[in-house]
Order: sequence, then C-alpha cells, then structure tokens
Amino acid sequence: MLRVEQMTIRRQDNTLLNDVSFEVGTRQLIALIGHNGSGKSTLIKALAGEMDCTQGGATLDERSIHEYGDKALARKMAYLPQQLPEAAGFSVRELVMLGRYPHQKWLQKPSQADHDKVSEAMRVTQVEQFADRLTNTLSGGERARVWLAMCLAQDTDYLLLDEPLAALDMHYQIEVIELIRRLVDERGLSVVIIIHDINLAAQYADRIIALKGGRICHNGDVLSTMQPSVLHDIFNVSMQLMTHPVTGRPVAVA
Ligand SMILES: Nc1ncnc2c1ncn2[C@@H]1O[C@H](COP(=O)(O)OP(=O)(O)OP(=O)(O)O)[C@@H](O)[C@H]1O
Repeated sequence: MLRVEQMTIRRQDNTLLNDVSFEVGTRQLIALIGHNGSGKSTLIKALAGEMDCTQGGATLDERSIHEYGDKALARKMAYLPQQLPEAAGFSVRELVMLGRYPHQKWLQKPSQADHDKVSEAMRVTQVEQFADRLTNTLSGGERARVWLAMCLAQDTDYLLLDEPLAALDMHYQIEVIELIRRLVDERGLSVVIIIHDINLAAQYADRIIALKGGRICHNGDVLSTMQPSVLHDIFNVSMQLMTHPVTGRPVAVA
C-alpha cells in the first residue's frame, strides 16, 4: 500500500504542497487533476522519492520510501516524468531495456526474461516498428510511448505517470489510457496519473484527486467528482454534466 501522510513541501517562501494525505490502494487507477501550478508534479515527484518533504511523506508497505535503496524502490514503482530527458544516442530498444536496470546485477548481460519484458512493453505501447531507431529521431508522441514502454518494462506494482497523454494524438490517448486501465484490471497494478482532460479521467479512473494551491480540494470517486459545484471549485469553470451514451459515466461540457 502506498500512503501519503501529511505531506508538506516548502521551498524558499513557497508552500508547494500543504498537508496532503491519501492512499493508493491496490488495483486502483487514481487520476490527479488540478489547474497549472496546483502541485501535481511536485506530489508525484515526491511519491517517487525524488523530492524531500518538509513534513510528512510517503510510505510504501509501511516503510518510508526514503528507506528503500534506489534499485529496490525502482523494482516497486516506475515514474514517468513530465519532462522526458533527451536520451540521445540510445536506440528505442536500448532505452526500453534501461527499464530492466533495477532487476539486473552489475555488468550482467540482459537475460531472456529481460528481453521478453522489453519486447512485451514495446508491443503493448506499439513502438516495435521503431525498435532500432535512435530515440532523438522520433516525434514527441512516439517518444512519449517509448518512455512509457520503459516504465512498463520495469515491471513494477505501481506506476506514477506525469501527463503521459499530453503529447499523444487522440487515437494514442485512448490506446494508452485503455492499456493503463487493463494493467490495473488484469495485472493488478496501481496507477497515479496526472491528466488534464477531466472527461478521460472520468471515463477511466477509479478515484479522482484534485489539488488546488498545494492542498487536496477533492478526493472521491467519479460520480462525486463530476458535479458542477465540485468541478467549479477545482477548475473555476462552469460545466454542465451529461451521460456518456455507451459507458454511462458522466461527461462534462464547459
Ligand atoms: N523547486 C521549486 N522551487 C520553488 N517553487 C517550485 C519548485 N518546483 C515547483 N515549484 C512551484 O510549485 C508550484 C507547483 O508546481 P507543479 O509543477 O507541482 O505544478 P503542476 O500542478 O504540476 O502544474 P502543471 O499543470 O503546470 O504541470 C508552481 O507554482 C511551481 O512554480
């Protein structure tokens, strides 16, 4: 169980996160929403152990995430940052293989299991056709899928994804969010995903957590979130709600 307790992060005079607490249950897809600068990336970075907290923090299976070594934590959770590093000089297959690093011993050659995990991750993210291309020759959306493949090759119980859909066209947005939903339902992963599209969040998430000014202003299931007053409070936009004709889930229209 991944648990955030009274997480507060201050830098200089700024309070980036203020007394944030919630739990990520197993087999849960949590959408993290909120306006620009509300603290979403800070929260997910801190969850991944990449930011020190001023107070409180995150625990994984009852241990502070800072008590895990880098490799041990990377075997439990994969983190996809918002700003993807260049990775120039790496082919797609080599980059995805880096996801296997936490499972490998020093100077050990990749095992058959490593190759199988890499191939599977490349297959489900539909990047096999680029396997031998250098990553810096890919389009933004293609590169975003390659980095997601690297996270999947890491073979963790938790995925922390900072706007993985932002660079994708509509087809791949749906493909990737459906893939993530399947990973939760069929493989029991737990996922925290930052997403700006409230309707995608409402169609696929189990729980929606909204941040505002570094605080949680809402944490609830889709139905409790998709209320005009709640959405107005989160986004400061008036919205009407309709019902999706196929899924029956709510759809918001500004
Ligand atoms: N290291 C830092 N020092 C000072 N302020 C920071 C630091 N990192 C982030 N901030 C500020 O904290 C606030 C929250 O930033 P964060 O990146 O978490 O927002 P976000 O909700 O992910 O935004 P967006 O939707 O634009 O990506 C912003 O005002 C940002 O400028």
